[in-house]
Amino acid sequence: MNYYTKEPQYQHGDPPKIGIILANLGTPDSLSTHAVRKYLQQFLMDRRVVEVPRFIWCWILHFIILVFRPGSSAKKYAKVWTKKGSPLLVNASNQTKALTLKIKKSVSQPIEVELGMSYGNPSMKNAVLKLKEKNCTKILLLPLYPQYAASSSASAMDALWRILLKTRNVPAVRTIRNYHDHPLYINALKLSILQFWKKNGKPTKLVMSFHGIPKKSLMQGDPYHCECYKTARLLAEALKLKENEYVVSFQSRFGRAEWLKPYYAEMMADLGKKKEKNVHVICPGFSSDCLETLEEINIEGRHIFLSHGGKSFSYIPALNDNSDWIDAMQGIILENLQGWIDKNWTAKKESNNSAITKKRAALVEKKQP
Ligand SMILES: C=CC1=C(C)c2cc3[nH]c(cc4nc(cc5[nH]c(cc1n2)c(C)c5CCC(=O)O)C(CCC(=O)O)=C4C)c(C)c3C=C
Ligand SMILES: [Fe+2]
Ligand SMILES: [Fe+2]
Repeated sequence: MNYYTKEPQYQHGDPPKIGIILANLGTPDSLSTHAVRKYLQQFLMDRRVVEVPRFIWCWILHFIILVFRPGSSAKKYAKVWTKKGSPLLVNASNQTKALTLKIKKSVSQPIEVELGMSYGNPSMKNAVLKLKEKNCTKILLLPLYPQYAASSSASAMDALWRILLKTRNVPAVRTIRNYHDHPLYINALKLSILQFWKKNGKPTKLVMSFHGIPKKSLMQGDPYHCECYKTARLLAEALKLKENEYVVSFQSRFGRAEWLKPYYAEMMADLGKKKEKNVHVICPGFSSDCLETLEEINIEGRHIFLSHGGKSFSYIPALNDNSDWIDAMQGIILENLQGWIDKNWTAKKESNNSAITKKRAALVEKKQP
């Protein structure tokens, strides 16, 4: 038995390529309680996500959480599920396609883009294998989380390292840690908000809501909280908002421990009670719309706000495959590819490359059982 994953045989003269992995969290394969349980089990067993000692956590997870949560989460997923599947997967796949096209148009050297999820499908392993089959010897990981958190960005990095631990011919690897204050990212958010305001008018209050993490993680050195506030400040500055025109909140508290505050649900109740006229909510930490933005923010949050006396509520969609965001992603990627892009790449080299790639693909097909 081979400990290492089977991979294409090394070929002399194979022109190497660069591979980009867009990393996201992952989502259930279907709406069934079974699929949601499988996804939650993989997700919540990750030590980056839940740091409770294993012997206690295994018990709580299997005998309490995985008994009750899959059913209630499946009902929430059902409210936002699309014909093509989970919104997170649909949006992240569209981003991958749009970025592939964009890079093909503007960079002559072949660069391959794959989507890799930390949990569920398409998996990080699938992304790495696909890139290796295309002879990518250099891989850049772009976690689709602008603000670094151990439970999101580092878990995506772990997922990649885990695959590489079982790889014989390990590629060169670079990872993008964060881009919470990158001018291209802030600008893409600004343009998307301005476009929304052009159609819907400017609100009396802009709520910028980020996914929460336990407060303990902040106290133990996680920079996520500060990066969220920096994004919010830069975005407010770019939009020329006064201090009383925007607020920051954190959502998706999980478990009983204290998480980052102010909590989104409490904030919406408060704004409702204060009869805030026109609230717009944006989630700058989510590159793709998903359960958390479409259900918790747009459905639950809207209900809390309106039922407490608020007047008008709108949700500003995530950047998804918005062309300004795809341009920004490409800009961030190219900055991180410095030294890897071959300036002397020619069309001849490219056609030679595609011939060898076809030969290699045929070889791999023959060899793999
Ligand atoms: C923005 C990045 C994210 C961080 C940081 C994060 C931390 C974190 N999340 C949980 C628990 C859950 N999160 C769930 C869904 C979910 N989380 C993120 C992103 C971050 N999470 C996304 C994009 C999604 C949506 C997935 C989708 O399918 O659309 C869920 C599952 C849904 C549910 O049952 O409520 C859980 C559970 C913890 C504990 C945590 C940090 C410690
Ligand atoms: Fe989460
Ligand atoms: Fe902070």
